[in-house]
Formats: sequence, structure tokens, C-alpha cells
Amino acid sequence: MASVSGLCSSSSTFKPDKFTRKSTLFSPIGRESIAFLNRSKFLERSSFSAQCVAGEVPVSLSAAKNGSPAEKRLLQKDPRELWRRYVDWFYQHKELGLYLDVSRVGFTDEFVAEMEPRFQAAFGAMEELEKGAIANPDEGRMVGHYWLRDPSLAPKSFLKLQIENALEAVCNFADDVVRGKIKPPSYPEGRFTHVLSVGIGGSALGPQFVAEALAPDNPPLKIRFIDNTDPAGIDHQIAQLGPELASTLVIVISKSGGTPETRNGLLEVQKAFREAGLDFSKQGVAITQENSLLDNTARIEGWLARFPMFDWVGGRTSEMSAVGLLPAALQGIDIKEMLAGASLMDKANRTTVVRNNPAALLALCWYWASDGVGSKDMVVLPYKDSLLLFSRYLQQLVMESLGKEFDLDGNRVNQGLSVYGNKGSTDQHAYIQQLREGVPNFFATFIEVLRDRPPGHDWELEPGVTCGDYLFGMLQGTRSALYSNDRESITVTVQEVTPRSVGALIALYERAVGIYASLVNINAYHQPGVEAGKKAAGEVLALQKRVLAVLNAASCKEPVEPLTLDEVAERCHAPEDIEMIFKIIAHMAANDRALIAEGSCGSPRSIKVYLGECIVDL
Ligand SMILES: O=P(O)(O)OC[C@H]1O[C@H](O)[C@H](O)[C@@H](O)[C@@H]1O
Repeated sequence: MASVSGLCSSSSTFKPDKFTRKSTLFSPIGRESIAFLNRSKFLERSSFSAQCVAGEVPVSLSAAKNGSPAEKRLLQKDPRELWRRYVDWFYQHKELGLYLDVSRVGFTDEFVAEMEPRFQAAFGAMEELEKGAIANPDEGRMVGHYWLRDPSLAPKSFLKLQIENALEAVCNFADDVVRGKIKPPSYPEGRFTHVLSVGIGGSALGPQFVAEALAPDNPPLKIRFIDNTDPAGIDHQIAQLGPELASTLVIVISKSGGTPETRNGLLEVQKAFREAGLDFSKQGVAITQENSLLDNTARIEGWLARFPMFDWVGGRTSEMSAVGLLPAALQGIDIKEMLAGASLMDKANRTTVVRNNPAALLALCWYWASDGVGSKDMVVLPYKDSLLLFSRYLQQLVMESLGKEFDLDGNRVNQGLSVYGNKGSTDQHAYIQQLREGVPNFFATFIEVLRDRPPGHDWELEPGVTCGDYLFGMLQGTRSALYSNDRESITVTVQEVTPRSVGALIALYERAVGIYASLVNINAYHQPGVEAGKKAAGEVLALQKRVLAVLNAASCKEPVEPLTLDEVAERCHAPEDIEMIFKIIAHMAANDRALIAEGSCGSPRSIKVYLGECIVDL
């Protein structure tokens, strides 16, 4: 059994894999090779890019600036010109084996030039952010997720120490669990076999994406997630564990330590432990901010372990903190490699030359394609099953960061960039029809993985053709088919799905979101909108309590006092909430907390609700 400490050791150096047949196209083309191509008679770069949008002079930035989506003209279709553009804008990170192709996005040289000052300002803001500026002004916080993969960047020595100590604690704890040094109390001879992660949003999406992408077929601990307050979903996860609940490590993740869904999940799991005669505290781990409600609960109840979350790391950028690293390490994933990949990508994204900065290139494409106002959606299409959850992960990272009502100057902008997608080629059999021919309200992002199978495992299902060749062909075919109908796309290519390439992908998009947010002048690091939903949910529950009190009082009368819906609303002092009161009663009735019998016409007005003995004439 590989010990986690081995996985946490930085001894494993990344060796760029030998290229598979397909990737000869990507035999190490360095910038010098591209420069050579540029100098060749074949590529006259100066004249090319300006012509990439066919027709008269393309719409300038001003058309995009005023919020009206700039009408995109037909895209360049001449293969020679396209190859010229492909080479001209090709980005390659040799050490990571990561490539970025933005040639199928029709931005012009004029646009790039007009955006240059904004990019320089964005690079400056990012540099200040990494130095510890209050980059989240609405919450008065620093933004420090980049320090997690390079603690030397932290602006204070105590922060550096906190990061290093947390990483060491994660590695040591996971190592002790995987090697059976820390055992489940009722399995003294055994060891933990499962992880049950309880968390939601950024406290779940990163761990879920990484588990799906990187967990080995037979991980030291198999992971399950409770990421919602759906009782049936919770029951399903607990049922799936069965008797192995006794050998399950429960990790409760919540930065705030007070998220209702996570708290409910914890209470439900603790109930299951009680019913199984198990001591939850011996199998419970908390990952939360110090002194949060969850942290204090875990401390007072003496849980197995507690790991810190820092206020300068947002939920949607917490994968490189204990939130993501502990679950990953327990599954035998090399978290040091994840951190290394992210760190290398961060370094690449610190250049202030747009065309050499992959995150800036993504932000440039996003701005051009969606006119800087989110006029088109980002469709994320990884052509690799294990990256299925990448788009779901990016939905929070991109939309919770960019989907803001006001900009930093207080102007109402209703910004955003919508993200959806699952995986190719599967999605070609679902909605690519609309992408190819329907409303042109998107740009695609293909995630290409060159390595189809581990070395030596490939086989030809027909002479000279493998399954992976089909996948490769489907990606390229879809890219071409979309482009030929003037649908733009970006392609991000990695050699294979490894902890390092996944770390790099996460870092790439974290930085692209940060740069794009600067371009559109918004705070990417707060989420005021989610508070509104939480507050409204609290009001519904408070109203429900009042409804229950009124119905119970009526059901205690002799004889029982039947109430109309209007009377219930009156007694709740909430006549304006009559519709919500009906929904509350209907939900209670559907869960045997009230009995509904169809009245004469079956419409809401005629349903009789029995709460216990109480009959409510609706
Ligand atoms: O980690 P927690 O504090 O429980 O928060 C979980 C999630 O809650 C909210 O929805 C926030 O908008 C997310 O950014 C966060 O990831």
C-alpha cells in the first residue's frame, strides 16, 4: 500500500510522457519553432490576424463596451489562414504538457490592442492581490488561494506557517489513516475503508471533481458525498455504506461552519451513527474556520481531527486547501503533484505579455466572445469521462465569481458568464444539434486529453483505429463543425489526466476568472446574492413554524375546529403569504405530517387537510 506520505513527497518529478501517435502534432513545438513558422513564407503574421474576421473592419471594442453584444461577423474559413492563426496564437507550457488553442475565436489585432491597457491593469491588480492587498473589498478580505501552492508568496510569515502546518497536518493524518495507524474504534484490526464528505458548494464541488478525475480504481478509502439537505439523498448515501459506516471517516466541511444543508447532513449522519451504536466523535473530522460553530462543536465533542480553513480562501477556490487536499490524499491521490501543477500554472500566469499568459488568453477570448457582458454562454466539453465534473466545478468558480449585480464603482452591471456542459462525445448525442445549428448564444471550450489509456493498454478495434481515435476524431470533428457554422471555440489540451494536470487546470481557470473580473471591473471574491436565498429560506421555515402552531392549536379544540386557508393565514398574521402557506401545508401533507383528502373538485380550494384530527378546508 503506497503510504500517503510517499504521495505527499515531492520526490516524484514530472516526466513528460512519451507522446502518443496522435500527439506527434504536438511534438515539442517550442516558441522558437513557431517563430520559425512565422518567419516562413507561409505565415505573414502581420497581415493575417487583422483579417481573421472576414468582411469590413471588425466591430471595435466600443461596440462591446456599450453592453450591446457586438455582432460577430463570419469567421475566417481559409485553411491556410487558419493554420497561420493557429500557429500565431498557439500557447504551450512544455513542462506541464498543456496547450491552449484560441485560434477559433475571432478576436482581431485591433481588439487585442484596445484591451491591452485593461490587461496591464488586471496584471497589476493580480500582483497586488498576491502581495496581500484587500482584493475582496466588499468583505474587507485578502485573497490568498495562490499562496496555498506557494506559501513563500504569503505576505506575512505567520500566514506562510499556517499554510505549511496545515499541509503537513493533512499529509500526516491521511498517512496515518491510510496505513491503519488511526483505526476506526469498532474495527481495531482493520482500518478506515470509506470517506463520507458532508459539505456543499465550494466545500463539495472541488473534492467531487478531483475524486472523479483522479481517484484510482481501488483507492485506499472510497469516497461518498452528502452535498445537499435532501433526506432521500442522505438516506441513499448512508444505505450505500451499510455496515461499513463503522469503518467510514466522516469529513464535515464548511468554511462558515454554519451552512444549513451541511449542518443538517451532519445531524442526519450522527443520527445514523447513534442508531448503529457507533460513537461519531471517533470517526468525525471537521474542516472549517477556527472558532466557527462547526469548529467549536467538533472541539467540544472531541472529534478525531480538525483542520483549518482560512478567511482569505473562498469556498470556490479552496480545492488546494485542506478542503480538497484531505479527501484527495485519503483516496491515494498525490496532492503534492496537484499543488505543483497549480504552482507551475500560477508562475506561467504572472507574465504580463497577454499572448504568453494562458489565463489572460482565456479572459481575452471570454471578453471577445461574450462582449464583456456575458452575452454568450461558456459550454465546457471535456472529451474525457474522468473530467465529467469539471464544468460543474467551473459553474461555481465562474458564475459565483462573475455573476454580480454591481461593479466596483457601484454601477449596476448584472455581469456574469454562464457555464454548462458535461462531456464529449456524449454531449454530441444530446444538445450539440442546437450548438451547431441553433441559437448562436455560446462559445465552446474543448478540454482535450491526448493520452487515451495508460501505456500498453491500447488496442485497435479495427485496423489502425482505437477507441481513443474515435474520441479524438469526435472532438476535432465537432470543433470543425461548429467553426464552419461560425461558432467559436477554445481548446485546452493536456497530455493526460494526472494530479499535476488537474492542479494546473484548476489554477488556470482561477486566474482567468480573476483577470476577467478585473477587465469588467467587478469583485470576483464575494457572493452577496447567495445570502438573499438563505434569508428567504429562513423566512419560509419561520412561517412553517407558525402554520404548525395554528393547526395544532385548532386540532386540540373539542370538537376539532376546521380552518379555512384564509383563517390559517389570518391566525399566522400573514394573509399576504396565503400561497406559501398552502405550499407549506401541501408539503407537510405529502410527508404524513398532515393528511390531504381530495375535496369535490380537486383544486387547491377544495382539498381538505387533516393535521392529526384537524380538518382544514382549503
Ligand atoms: O463552506 P461553507 O461555508 O459551508 O459554504 C458553502 C457554500 O455556501 C455558499 O453557497 C457560498 O456561496 C459558497 O461559495 C460556499 O462554497
